[in-house]
Amino acid sequence: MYNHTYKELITKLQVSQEDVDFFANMPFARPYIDNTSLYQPVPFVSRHDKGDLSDKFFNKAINSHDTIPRALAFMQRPGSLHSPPTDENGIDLSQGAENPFFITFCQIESGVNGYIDTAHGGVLAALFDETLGLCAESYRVFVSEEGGHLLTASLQVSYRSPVRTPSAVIIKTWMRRKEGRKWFLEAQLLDQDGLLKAEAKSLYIGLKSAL
Ligand SMILES: CCCCCCCCCCCCCCCC(=O)SCCNC(=O)CCNC(=O)[C@H](O)C(C)(C)COP(=O)(O)OP(=O)(O)OC[C@H]1O[C@@H](n2cnc3c(N)ncnc32)[C@H](O)[C@@H]1OP(=O)(O)O
Repeated sequence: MYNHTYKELITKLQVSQEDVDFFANMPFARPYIDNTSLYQPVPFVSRHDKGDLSDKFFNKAINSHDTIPRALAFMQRPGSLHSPPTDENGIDLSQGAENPFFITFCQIESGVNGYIDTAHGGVLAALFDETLGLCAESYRVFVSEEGGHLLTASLQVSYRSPVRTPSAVIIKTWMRRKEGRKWFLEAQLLDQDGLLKAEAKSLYIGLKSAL
């Protein structure tokens, strides 16, 4: 049983200034850090220990100096998105790879290797799922203002090129469309040079009752 909501967490928890400073030194992250009119840093809520048994994979198992020591999240400021433009198929035209709604930066170390100097694909899938999930939750809470927690029903990952370790990556996520309780999202994972490493499509389903 939870004693908090996502909105309470994202409002109450702090963004780590150390994480901001760490990524601010990297040219590929700086545009998002500088662009305070469009993006705002937000707490990566699953990296925080809430004093219960939730989020242990992200706040403990892969939160160490040799796994994923640093992670930083950004959300598009939702002000102008309350009635996002859509096409005849319900595709949200305000978002995409060039203007993602939710972004995370992650520093990836060799403790998550599969092959030598290469991040395990399962860990990359987890990074996609978490960032996509946070994107969907943030959109639900701040843009569409609907109730109903979201669970991952499906996640399809296409691995385009190995992710070397250690390295820093960006995961860009955006809402594609919504059909009733079904939320369809997409994502890209790129390296510091902007090379596409993996892509994902996911389906989240809004629960009929609380978690
Ligand atoms: C509380 C406070 C929290 C605060 C803090 C928040 C932190 C915020 C962090 C967010 C970040 C999290 C990111 C990680 C999130 C996980 O990791 S969740 C864990 C992994 N996922 C699971 O365990 C889910 C397991 N599956 C299930 O529980 C159920 O199958 C589901 C997904 C809830 C769906 O069940 P259901 O509601 O009974 O859905 P159902 O009526 O069968 O189907 C509804 C529709 O969806 C379609 N559908 C269902 N399943 C599928 C599928 N697998 N594929 C395709 N279509 C499907 C159906 O065909 C149907 O379509 P329509 O006929 O309506 O067109």
